[in-house]
Amino acid sequence: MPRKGKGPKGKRNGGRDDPAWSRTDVIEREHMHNDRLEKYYKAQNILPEQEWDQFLEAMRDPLPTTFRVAGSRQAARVLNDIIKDVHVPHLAGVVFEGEALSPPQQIPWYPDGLAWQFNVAKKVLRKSPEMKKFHSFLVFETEVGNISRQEAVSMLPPLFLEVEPHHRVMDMCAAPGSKTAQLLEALHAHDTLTSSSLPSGLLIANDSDYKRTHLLIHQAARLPSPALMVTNLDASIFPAIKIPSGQTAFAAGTKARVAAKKQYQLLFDRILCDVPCSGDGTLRKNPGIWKHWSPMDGNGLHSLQLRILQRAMRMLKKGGRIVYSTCSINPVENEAVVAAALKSIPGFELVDMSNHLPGLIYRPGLTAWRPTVTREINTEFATYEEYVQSLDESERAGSKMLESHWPPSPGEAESIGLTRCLRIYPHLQDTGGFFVAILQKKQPVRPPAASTKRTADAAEGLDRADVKKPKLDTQEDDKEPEVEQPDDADEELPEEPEETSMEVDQPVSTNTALPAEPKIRFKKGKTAEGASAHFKENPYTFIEPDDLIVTACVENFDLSANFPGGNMLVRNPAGDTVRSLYMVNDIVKSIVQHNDFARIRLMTCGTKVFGKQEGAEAKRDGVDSHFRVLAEGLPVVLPFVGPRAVAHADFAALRILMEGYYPLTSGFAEPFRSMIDAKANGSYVVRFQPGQLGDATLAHELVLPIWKSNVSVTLMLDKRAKSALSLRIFGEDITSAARDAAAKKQKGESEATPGAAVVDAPVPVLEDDNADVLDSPTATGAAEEE
Ligand SMILES: C[S@@+](CC[C@H](N)C(=O)[O-])C[C@H]1O[C@@H](n2cnc3c(N)ncnc32)[C@H](O)[C@@H]1O
Repeated sequence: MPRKGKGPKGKRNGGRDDPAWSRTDVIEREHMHNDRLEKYYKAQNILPEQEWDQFLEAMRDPLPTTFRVAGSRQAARVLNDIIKDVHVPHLAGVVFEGEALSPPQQIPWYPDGLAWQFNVAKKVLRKSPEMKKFHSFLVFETEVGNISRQEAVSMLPPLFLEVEPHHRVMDMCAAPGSKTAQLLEALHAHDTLTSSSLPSGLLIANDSDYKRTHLLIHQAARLPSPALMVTNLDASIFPAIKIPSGQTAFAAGTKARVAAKKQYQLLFDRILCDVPCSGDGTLRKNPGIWKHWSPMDGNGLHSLQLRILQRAMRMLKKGGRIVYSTCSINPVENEAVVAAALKSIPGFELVDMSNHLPGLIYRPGLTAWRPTVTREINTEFATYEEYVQSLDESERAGSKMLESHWPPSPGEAESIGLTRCLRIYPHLQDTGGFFVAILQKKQPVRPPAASTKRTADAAEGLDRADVKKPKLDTQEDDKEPEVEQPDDADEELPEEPEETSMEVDQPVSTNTALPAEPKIRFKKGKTAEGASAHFKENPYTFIEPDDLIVTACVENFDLSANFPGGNMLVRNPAGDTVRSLYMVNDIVKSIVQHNDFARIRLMTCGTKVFGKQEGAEAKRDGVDSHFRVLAEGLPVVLPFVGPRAVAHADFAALRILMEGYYPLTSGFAEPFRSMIDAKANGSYVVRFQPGQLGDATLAHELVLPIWKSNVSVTLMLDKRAKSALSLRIFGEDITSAARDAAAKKQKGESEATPGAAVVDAPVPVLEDDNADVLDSPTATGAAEEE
């Protein structure tokens, strides 16, 4: 990130005492200048001369608000139709203070029209009654995860990855997680409106910043998935993940003894490297960068960016794809990284996806650039050699510039195909600046069988797969894993040595003659054990399918025989009461079982499906296994829930449940009333049928969890989810919580109504594993009625 407070006190840059700079996020347009930035980018020839002013002016304009309709395809389309058919027509023709406002418009290149842009000032959003209503809709749908407020360009990388539900996917630098959410949605593309699919694939979302992984967990909780794992590691030294051969997809013809090996390294089909960068493409959103921008930020980040990309390349399957992206327009952070990575690891190519998103306007990657060797912009050295020759011996030793900061030769740049990278500039489509490169690991080209050395070896029983990998000098004898030499026939590479760490400060060579493997050695105090010693998260324990808790859930929810009871885990220290049950898919289960969770710094995995009902109600019944199905986990378990645990209701019943905390069963119409009265106390699932109630329409079946008590029923949704649902269906917030808040406000109390929130208000982070804020004054549900 740009350093603070170091800008020169020139006229155009403003001095430190200049009040315009006293807050980095509030800057007058006339102060949006930075001589170094302009000089540096002019020297890079990033744009034709005639576009330069347009580019700079666009960088000074505020960024339009953009959002994406999130969720699996089916659910997203339904919500998108509401925006298109209800909100947009309602907003068309709205005039505020004499000016006509434009309704939101679909972003032309986003598939299925699911992304929107609108240019309305915050003041207007808050004061125009029509906009206010739309704004409330956006706020609540954002809070429950149906809408993602995201910069348009930030939506690009996952689109180029083309994730499918069976893919094994890695998001190397994932926090706060807007792209992780897109990747999860792609894994869950087969979800229906009411139930989640159980994808066979996997998404590991990683970030090295512990606090930011909590943002990630919160973001991902909006699309609960049994296929998700969140880790907290330095992506540049991400360890090999072990999986048993049972989870390995072997190509036809793989030797039986190769397939019989116990463990393999998990390789990925898709990897996103959305690396840390200087962020100068976000100037429109973060105008403070105008003051602090320095080319040395990009120079300094280059090495880490390269190491992260190289690590990703080593974890990719043949035929797999990596998207490398930054929100910077600096070639040193972009093309230079891509070129150095491709030169250092053979077998990869840049993919031409220029026609992938019709309507997207971009510019091709650069093939030449001039890194600056000083902060004040000295781009006089055309090559690294020239630069090195200009230094005396002591300067050479102290220089942080690397050969890979400079461009490859024109011939190399052409053979690498650097122009296949995509550069997005603010003036092209009113967005932020961005860079994307799509790399693919080539499928092996097999020479004719008779002529290969491999076949000859195989005939002698010397298949390459049987040759032991040479030991690395850091490897201890007793730690030697069963290693297999990479073999074209295997999809999974053998495991890499575990206790290793790359030399972080070592300049990365771009010499293609060097072996592909980076120099690996222990770093003092930086072993996997060292990293895991400070890892204080709870362990993961799978419970047996015949455990009393599971069998009670199977009984209470009438779960079908194919319910994956063996995929349930708890996160409690031994002996503690079980509060929540998580569900994972098979590949996540395998990973958890075959890897030390502290070594891979596993923050969370899977999704919570059942939670203990701890109220007096459960205690009075004397049942220790009173687990309720959680709203967030319901879509995942719904396909297994049997008829005994399901009630059917109409739209009117939904209204009653939304309006009251604990509506009495006697207040419902038949047949729901008798049906629910006849049920024992406990957790159930209600299927609400589509219908019409006054002006409100329930267009699709809705499935929600309830808790049934002696004389009342509670809708088990947290209050934000309830409000979002209410606004979506009834066009207003009819919930008890909203009424209470309004009443309090009227009494002059300070509590704000939810409708007064702003779209970009910080979303609270739910860090508590057991947090489940129900829409009730006590959060223990119906127990309070008596
Ligand atoms: C550009 S942001 C990622 C944004 C994210 N992909 C999204 O769409 O929300 C870069 C992230 O990289 C993380 N990071 C920095 N160094 C890292 C490293 N060595 N390994 C993994 N993550 C790193 C930062 O904490 C930051 O969250």
